[in-house]
Amino acid sequence: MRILVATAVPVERDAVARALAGTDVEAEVIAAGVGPARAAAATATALAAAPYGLVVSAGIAGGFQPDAPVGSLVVADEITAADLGAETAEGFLPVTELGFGTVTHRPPGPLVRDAVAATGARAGAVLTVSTVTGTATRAALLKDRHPTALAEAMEGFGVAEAAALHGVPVLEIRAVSNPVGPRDRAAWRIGDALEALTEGFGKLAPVLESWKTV
Ligand SMILES: O=C(O)c1cccc(C(=O)CC[C@H]2O[C@@H](n3cnc4c(=O)[nH]cnc43)[C@H](O)[C@@H]2O)c1
Repeated sequence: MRILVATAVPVERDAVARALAGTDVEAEVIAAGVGPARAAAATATALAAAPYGLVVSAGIAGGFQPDAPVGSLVVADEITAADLGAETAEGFLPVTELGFGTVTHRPPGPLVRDAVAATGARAGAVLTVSTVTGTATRAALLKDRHPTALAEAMEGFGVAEAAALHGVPVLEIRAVSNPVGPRDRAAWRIGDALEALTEGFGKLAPVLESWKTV
């Protein structure tokens, strides 16, 4: 069964495609766009056009320190929308506590375990945010709310929502380009993260090849 890999931007798409070229993985790799809404729309459009047995959200991410250093790989055991809810005087309430919606999707456990074993990635929650974290205060608040969080990015939850609507399992794999914390755009190591993404997908290829549950 074919695999859909949804990245945000063309350089991420190319980093994944480079790794999968020459393997037996049947994959469509798309640059779906930045942010959860665009990622969901593009992923749903692709899933409506052709059958897929797995959707993978992939790209670069911010890593929570010290557990996810720059250049490391993270596989999501949970894909959580970190800012989908309401601010109240008592603090943030996720939409689920308001009585509707979903804030978390869980990739298949065996697939996460195999991906970790193959790539050496760490497994943990990957948060989806609409605003890149830019202060130590916000980073600490997110970590406090989501103690297992290893990374934040901007698309995983959108990709996972689209996959869930189509009844397709989802995986998220991220290469860390920057620490989550005080904004220092000049310190982002995007090239190193893209190389880690290519290397990671190279190691992941046998796992994807053997993903034949659908
Ligand atoms: O520098 C900025 O102001 C800025 C604002 C919005 C987006 C960006 C990106 O370059 C994000 C591109 C892409 O990378 C993922 N990403 C990487 N690091 C982080 C992070 O620390 N927090 C959230 N997302 C991150 C994200 O998935 C975007 O698709 C720059």
